[in-house]
Amino acid sequence: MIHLDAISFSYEKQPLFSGLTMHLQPGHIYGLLGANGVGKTTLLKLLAGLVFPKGGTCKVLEQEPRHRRPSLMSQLYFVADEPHLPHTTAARYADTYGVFYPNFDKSLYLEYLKEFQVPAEQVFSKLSFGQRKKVVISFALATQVPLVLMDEPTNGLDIPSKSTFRKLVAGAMTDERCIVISTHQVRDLDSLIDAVLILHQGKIVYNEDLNALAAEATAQPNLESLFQEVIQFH
Ligand SMILES: Nc1ncnc2c1ncn2[C@@H]1O[C@H](COP(=O)(O)OP(=O)(O)OP(=O)(O)O)[C@@H](O)[C@H]1O
Repeated sequence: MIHLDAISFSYEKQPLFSGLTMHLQPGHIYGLLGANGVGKTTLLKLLAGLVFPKGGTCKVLEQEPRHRRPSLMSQLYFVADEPHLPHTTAARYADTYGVFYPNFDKSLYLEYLKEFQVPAEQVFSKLSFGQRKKVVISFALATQVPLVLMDEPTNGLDIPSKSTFRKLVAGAMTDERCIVISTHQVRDLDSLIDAVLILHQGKIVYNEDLNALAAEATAQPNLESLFQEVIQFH
C-alpha cells in the first residue's frame, strides 16, 4: 500500500531524511515512534502529499502523493496534530466534507461522536481542543478510506477517551485498510497497534509485526523498552 524507497527530504539545508525506505501493507495498524523532531509529522505529511521528497520514490496506493490527484486524496485521510475546523457544527461539517470521500458514512460518524460524547450540534469554536480532536478522529474513521494517517491523535484526549479511541480504531480496522499513528505516548497505543515503525536519524530503523515478535517471545513486547533498545542499538 505504501512504498517509500531511498527518500531524501530537507526543509532547509540540513537533511531530515536520507535513504529512507519503508513498505507498509494493508491490514495493519502501525505505530510510528521516534524522538522529538525526528520527522514523524513530516513523514506523515509526505505520505499525504503535503510536502514533497527531494529524491527517491514515494508511492501511496500506487500513486505519487505530491500530485495530490483527487483519486488519491479521496482514498486517504490525514488527522493533523492541531485540528483546524471551519465555523460550523460537527453535523453540518459532515454534509459539506463527507462528499469528498465515496464511502463516507454519516450515521457512523454521528455514532462515533456519541461514543466520544461530543455534541454534534455545537459549533466548533465552542468545543475544547480535545473535543475538536475527537471530531476529526470520528470523521477520519467514518470516511472508511483505505489509508488513515494520524499525527499524535491521543494528544489532548482524557484517559477514558483514549480507551474509546482504541476501541473505535480497532473496530474500524479491516484487512483492506492501513492505519498509521504517530505518537510519543506509546502506552496509549498498547494493545491497539500490531506493527511498530521506528524513525531514527533520518531512516526507518525498525519495522516489525508485533504478533510475530510476541510469538517468538515469552512475554508481550513492551513498546517503551523496545523503543529504547532499538534507539540505543543504532
Ligand atoms: N515547516 C518547517 N520548516 C522548517 N523546518 C521544519 C518545518 N517543519 C518541521 N521542521 C523541522 O523538521 C524537523 C522534524 O519536524 P517534525 O515536526 O516532522 O518532527 P516530529 O518527529 O513530528 O516532532 P515532535 O515529536 O516534536 O512532534 C524538526 O527539526 C523541525 O524543526
